[in-house]
Amino acid sequence: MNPGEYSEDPPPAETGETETCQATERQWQEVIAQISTEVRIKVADIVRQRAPELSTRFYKVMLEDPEATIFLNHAIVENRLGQALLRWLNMLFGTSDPSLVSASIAQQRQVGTSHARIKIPINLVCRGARYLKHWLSEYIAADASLDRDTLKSALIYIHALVDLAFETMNSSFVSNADRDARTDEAYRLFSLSQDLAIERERQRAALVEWNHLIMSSAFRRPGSRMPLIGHSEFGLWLVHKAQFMFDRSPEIRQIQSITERIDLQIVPQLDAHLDAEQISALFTQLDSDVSEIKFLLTTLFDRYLEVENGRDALTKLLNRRFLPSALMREIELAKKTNHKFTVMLIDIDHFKRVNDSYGHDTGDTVLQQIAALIMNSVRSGDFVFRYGGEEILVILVDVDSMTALAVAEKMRTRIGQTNILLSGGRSLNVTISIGLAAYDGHPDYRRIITRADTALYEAKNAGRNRSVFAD
Ligand SMILES: Nc1nc2c(ncn2[C@@H]2O[C@H](COP(=O)(O)OP(=O)(O)OP(=O)(O)O)[C@@H](O)[C@H]2O)c(=O)[nH]1
Repeated sequence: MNPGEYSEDPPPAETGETETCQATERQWQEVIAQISTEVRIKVADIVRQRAPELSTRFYKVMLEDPEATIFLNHAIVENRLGQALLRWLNMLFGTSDPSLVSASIAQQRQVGTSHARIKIPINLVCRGARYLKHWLSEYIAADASLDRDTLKSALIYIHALVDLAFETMNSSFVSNADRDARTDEAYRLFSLSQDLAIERERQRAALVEWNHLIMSSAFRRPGSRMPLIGHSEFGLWLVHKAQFMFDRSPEIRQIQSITERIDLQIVPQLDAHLDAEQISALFTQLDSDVSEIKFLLTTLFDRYLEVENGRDALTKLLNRRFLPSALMREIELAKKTNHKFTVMLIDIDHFKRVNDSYGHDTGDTVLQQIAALIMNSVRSGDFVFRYGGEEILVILVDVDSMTALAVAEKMRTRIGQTNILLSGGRSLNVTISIGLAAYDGHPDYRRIITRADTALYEAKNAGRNRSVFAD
């Protein structure tokens, strides 16, 4: 979007990036080779003459674009970006010497790095490219001295060059954004690896402390102000740490909106000189808001404490959250080593009846025992996930289809024959249905789950208590 901004060296290329650069350079050279020197010079002349006008036009439109104004203002455009775009245009079209192509590519990579650092959305960058191509085409077409064939090859040339420049920019943008995302994730995991149980208690205490402070401030000296929750230790933790640690958690968003309501609505009213009845009503509201925050905090921390040890609290099976990573890794291994794996999706038959007849607690006991039986039926190298309510997903690693089916059948028979022990000396028998799918070379991990799910559906439809292998 500000293609001339290229002040810093990009980070060193990662594996694969060097090959991409070489391929780009080859294509870039081809584009230059396909056009006559005469047309190339003509285009460079037109661009040089019209570049100031183009730069003004570009940033005028961008400054009116609500998505772009987050990143731009008139001062930045006047002081830096306008000139930077001029330099970028002249370098892109002015380099008639093929030996300068690699420098031009390096320039695009640096621009992409800046875009990633500023976090400019890629759609905005593409919009910028579209405007540039459009106006450049207009300028070329407006030149009456060009005959039809020259015009055609000049237009093809500018489109190809702008596309190559933005392709290079965006490829660097993506690898930088990936790198940033990995660093963010590593930091997030690091934050989460701190003792969450202690953090939970500390934040609950900080919240209570602010609550006491605001209560006591009700009897304050006239003129002093009520403490804002946003300035409290809890408020600072919420904005600076929690939003990052618990990225995208709905509880964090809810807590944030409650704290905003407190600071923007309740505290200013408390600051006004109200009568005792009004103050009491506000404190009742505050009490309920603080209780809600405490509840949300507990829910949030409990969920993450569960995730932290990677196990589902009821069944002690692996948390479903880790399923994509495990499957993607198995797909990588299968591609490299040719060792196949199979996904088994297991569902307890008529489990609703168990809940309805014996109660939910007994249902939980049954689920726990089935989970333990499944764990004991597979090898320690296999993965067993709690997939959904009463659905369990197993990844059998390094097996052929025949062996996988034999494992499934043995497991199914064993579970069907086991007396599940309930409280009061009672016992119960349940059966399971299994859908299996062997890795078929498809790179998307979701596909193998869908195939296993379809096979499970068939097993259920065919009468339950059976295993069905997907085609
Ligand atoms: N006790 C208990 N029940 C659960 C849990 N998770 C899901 N369930 C119950 O599992 C039952 C699943 O019911 P359905 O999807 O209708 O399936 P089903 O009764 O097992 O029937 P089929 O799968 O068609 O054989 C529902 O009653 C859920 O409430 C859990 O953690 N504990």
